[in-house]
Amino acid sequence: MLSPTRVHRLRSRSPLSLRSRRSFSNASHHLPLPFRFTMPTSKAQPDANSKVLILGAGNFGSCLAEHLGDSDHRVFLWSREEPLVKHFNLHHKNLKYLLEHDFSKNITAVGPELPDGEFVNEMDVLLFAIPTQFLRENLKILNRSLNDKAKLPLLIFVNKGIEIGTDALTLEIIADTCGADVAKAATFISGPSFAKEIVRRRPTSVSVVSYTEAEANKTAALFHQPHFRCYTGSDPIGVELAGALKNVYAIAAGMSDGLGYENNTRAMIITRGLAEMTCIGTAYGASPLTFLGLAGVGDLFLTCSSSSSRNYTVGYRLGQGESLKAIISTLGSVAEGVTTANGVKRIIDKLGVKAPIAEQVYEVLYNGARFYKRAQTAVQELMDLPPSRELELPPTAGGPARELMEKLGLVD
Ligand SMILES: NC(=O)C1=CN([C@@H]2O[C@H](COP(=O)(O)OP(=O)(O)OC[C@H]3O[C@@H](n4cnc5c(N)ncnc54)[C@H](O)[C@@H]3O)[C@@H](O)[C@H]2O)C=CC1
Ligand SMILES: O=C(CO)COP(=O)(O)O
Repeated sequence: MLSPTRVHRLRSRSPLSLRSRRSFSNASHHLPLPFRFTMPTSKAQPDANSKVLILGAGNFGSCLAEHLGDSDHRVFLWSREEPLVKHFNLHHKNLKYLLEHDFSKNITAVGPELPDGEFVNEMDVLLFAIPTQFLRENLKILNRSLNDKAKLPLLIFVNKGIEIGTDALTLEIIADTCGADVAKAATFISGPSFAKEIVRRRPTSVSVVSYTEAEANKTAALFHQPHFRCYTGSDPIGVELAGALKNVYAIAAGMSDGLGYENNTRAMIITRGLAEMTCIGTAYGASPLTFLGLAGVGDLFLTCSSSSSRNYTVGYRLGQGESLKAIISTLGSVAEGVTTANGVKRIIDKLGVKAPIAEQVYEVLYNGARFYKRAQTAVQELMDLPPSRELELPPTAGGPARELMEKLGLVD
């Protein structure tokens, strides 16, 4: 058992070889990647004293800054809020998030302006912990600093959502703003990982994925600690969909608990939610196996069963009869499932996939003037559905994943 108070420092990890400049093995892919594609890699293997810029000083950005600062990396934490920057550098405390925590002296807060090109180019790692809806505007600006695509820093994204208006996953937002090579080199961390537990060094595991194997390996090596395990993979579309979708089902589970339903009902929502997520992912062109991993069932289980989840909390309070407006204005932090439910509804309709729980969450959030009544009706309508086969995956011809991979130049 790990002692939560023990400081684990990662001073001399054996550097990973850069043997693979190509994509992961075809075997693990739903949409096979032809091996002839050469994949872009970042400038170097981040070593024990890497320079890391973390964009977004909310709960998760601050938590990951602490995780890396704690293992002796030189961490810069960007916030767009000047008082937060000043307070952090004076007291090593975040004014708004993880209030109890004393942060590592290896972290310097920067902002409120986005760091300039000279600063960005000195970094070994850029980590984006900005909510999905605001990523595009920030990437557009930062892309001006990434002018030498042959010398990219290691790029890491941790947000879990679907962009409103475009229904884009983060991979597509990166491709649109920074180009296909940056998107192919990007890595994604997802999985059951509450910020407040990571800073207390509670044992945690996540999925780390990229289209470029060497990049996923670098990110895994950077984050790996005795209390933090990384499992690598090659299905960024599946992992991103899983991370976004589980937030919608967490709202459903919270709503059920808020209405006063008990354990059977929550277990039903988690299990049927997983079946829906897997169907949506498969029709989209992701691997169904991805939904059995940490970013899938792992994170779904976590957020559907804990009041530490903001998405669960939104659902719970809706079930108790509060209005969405009142909840959002007092939550104090982002609940990505609220905006993501919108994109999910459109994706389901486009794919022709049956996902009745996700549809009901959408109805309660966006067509439910009287939220308590609408939430009750949602449960009744789900229970009134005609009997159906339990597990049936839709066929896939690649779906939107193929279009996205075409955009990245990964398939013809
Ligand atoms: N908190 C957690 O335990 C985890 C969060 N995530 C994901 O990480 C992402 C960030 O979540 P949190 O840090 O928890 O959210 P948060 O609500 O705690 O913080 C959000 C941060 O984004 C910043 N922000 C807001 N608007 C912005 C804009 N227009 N431009 C730049 N920055 C802006 C805020 O100032 C704040 O620093 C979300 O997608 C979330 O789903 C993923 C895993 C765990
Ligand atoms: O994704 C999370 C943990 O893995 C955090 O969930 P919430 O955004 O619902 O708090």
